[in-house]
Amino acid sequence: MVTMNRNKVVIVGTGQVGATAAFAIVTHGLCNELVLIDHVAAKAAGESHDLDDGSEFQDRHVKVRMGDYADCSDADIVVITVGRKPPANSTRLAELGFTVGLVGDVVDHVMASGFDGVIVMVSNPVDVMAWYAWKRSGLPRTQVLGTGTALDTSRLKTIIGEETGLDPRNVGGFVMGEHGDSQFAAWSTVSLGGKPFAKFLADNRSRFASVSTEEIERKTRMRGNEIVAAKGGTNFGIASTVAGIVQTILWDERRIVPVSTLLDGEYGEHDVFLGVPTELRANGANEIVELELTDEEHAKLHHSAELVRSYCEGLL
Ligand SMILES: NC(=O)C1=CN([C@@H]2O[C@H](COP(=O)(O)OP(=O)(O)OC[C@H]3O[C@@H](n4cnc5c(N)ncnc54)[C@H](O)[C@@H]3O)[C@@H](O)[C@H]2O)C=CC1
Ligand SMILES: CC(=O)C(=O)O
Repeated sequence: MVTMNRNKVVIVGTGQVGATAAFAIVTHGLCNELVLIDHVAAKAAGESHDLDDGSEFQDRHVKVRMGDYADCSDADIVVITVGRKPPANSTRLAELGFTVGLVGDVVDHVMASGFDGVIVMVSNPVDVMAWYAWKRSGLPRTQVLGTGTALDTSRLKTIIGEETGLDPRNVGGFVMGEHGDSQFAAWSTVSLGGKPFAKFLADNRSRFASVSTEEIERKTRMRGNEIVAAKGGTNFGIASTVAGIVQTILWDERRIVPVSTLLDGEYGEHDVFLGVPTELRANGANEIVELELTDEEHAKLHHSAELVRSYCEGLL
């Protein structure tokens, strides 16, 4: 049997997030073809040439070029990063008025091409935008997802690594809910070296006396805002997150990642996209892992759901 491995990814929006995500996809050699679209065509053209110019020194040649919406017709994944650099001292939800028209327009163009792959939403407010793209596109729920709390979960692990001096990859568990101020660390799920995190701290009290879960959670929630204040946006963390999600889908890895996906009865919620652990396969977001949250964590998830739903109201 002859197998044709010709996967194709399109990124719409080649600002700091889109361009850096493109770089991560190229350096990891995730696909055969990467197409960049931006309403400022010169920007997409410049970024695509600049990315392709490193071909000699990449492990695998990913052909990068500027394109248009017709390129979505046979794409496996379309990553949407349109929007603007996050304003300082604002919230992701406050970006809704700016982003919703752009995302609606992009989704219409993508679907007009005959696209039948997976949309990965990055634009903020990402949970609202993923729900909106799902409704507007008419695609099955598996085929539209947002980056959700995947980045926040990676931040939590990174910060635990900073506080303990251990490799962040020793940490398990999830940040869940809104990719925004109502997110929460589901501490009942967090472990280090296979031990529940609270037990790990208790068993090593003298070594980690200064480590506080409240402080770790606060730092995790604030990390994006602090980076925005420091450098006018975030790009590397989200680019790694996008590349990880793209790899998991294209390579059918079946990793469980807290992407933003439709809750349809899971955790008692309906008609809302939130970051929850979800099995990613070649067709996108599959089974949601229903964790045994504490009552307090459950209430926090419900609070995120109510908040995100309230921002979805009236958008259609
Ligand atoms: N989900 C997450 O964890 C994260 C989300 N973001 C979000 O990503 C979005 C992009 O942020 P940045 O790249 O920093 O902004 P940016 O201003 O650097 O780039 C936005 C790009 O979108 C393009 N664009 C705008 N409207 C368009 C349209 N209709 N069609 C095609 N291209 C269009 C612009 O020309 C620009 O190149 C924002 O909504 C930001 O909040 C950023 C970081 C993390
Ligand atoms: C900007 C944003 O959403 C983040 O870096 O978390």
